[in-house]
Amino acid sequence: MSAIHFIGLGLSKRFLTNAALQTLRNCDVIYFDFYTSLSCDLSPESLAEITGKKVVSATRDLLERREREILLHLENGKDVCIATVGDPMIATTHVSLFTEAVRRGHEAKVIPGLSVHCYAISRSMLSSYKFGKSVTITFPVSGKLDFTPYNVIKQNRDRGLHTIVYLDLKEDMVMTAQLAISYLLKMEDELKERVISEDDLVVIGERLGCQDERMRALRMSEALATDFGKPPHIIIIPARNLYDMEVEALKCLS
Ligand SMILES: C[S@@+](CC[C@H](N)C(=O)[O-])C[C@H]1O[C@@H](n2cnc3c(N)ncnc32)[C@H](O)[C@@H]1O
Repeated sequence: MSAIHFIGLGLSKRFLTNAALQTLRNCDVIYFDFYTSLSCDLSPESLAEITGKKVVSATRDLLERREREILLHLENGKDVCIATVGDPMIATTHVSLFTEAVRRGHEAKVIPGLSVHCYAISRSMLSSYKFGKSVTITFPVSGKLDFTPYNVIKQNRDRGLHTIVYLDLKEDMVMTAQLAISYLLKMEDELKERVISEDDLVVIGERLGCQDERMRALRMSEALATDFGKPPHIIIIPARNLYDMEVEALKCLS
């Protein structure tokens, strides 16, 4: 029986755990999930250097539509590692590969990694008990915006909850926080349900886990006019009924 390991690498090299490294070094085949997240210094090349092993770049097509190629390694008695920036099971799509490996009688394990989800909550200092459903803003398809993020933010705000907003990542395009804010304001312009206002506070995380990371709380109107530098970026839309301590905490972000 072979084993498949889903390994969280954390957000950058300095968040790689011993558990992740030891498991990677014992794997016969290492895939680097190249499409569910981005890091300032983790790449197939840097992982090959750290582990001393060959690392294969895995596209969405390979991990989601050509699973059979990966499963074949297991059938051939090899242990496989799928390495993901952040955590392998938070805001990613690897569960079906896990369950399929188990269905075929292989061992499957998860080594959690520091996720941008936890990192952003911690750095924002907003109450972790007050986060609702998270959501992703996607690029328009044929010029049409998907309004799901607007509706999720509305549901969370109606319940006094904060929203974590991930930004779309394509193989050739990465959404910036500035563009995402402009999409949210466009949605408000169209639906007019008073979910988003230019005066609202928004929290933006830039390149979290990297040397030049930043976490700032700004008004929407200021965010719209700000260049946040290189992605990845993440957005938190805070609830409108902030605790006093949360208001003070946001003032300390810079
Ligand atoms: C689909 S999520 C994947 C999250 C990943 N599985 C994890 O646990 O960290 C990817 C999105 O999270 C955000 N993100 C990921 N890493 C980030 C970072 N270091 N700084 C800011 N945002 C980040 C970006 O919006 C990016 O497009």
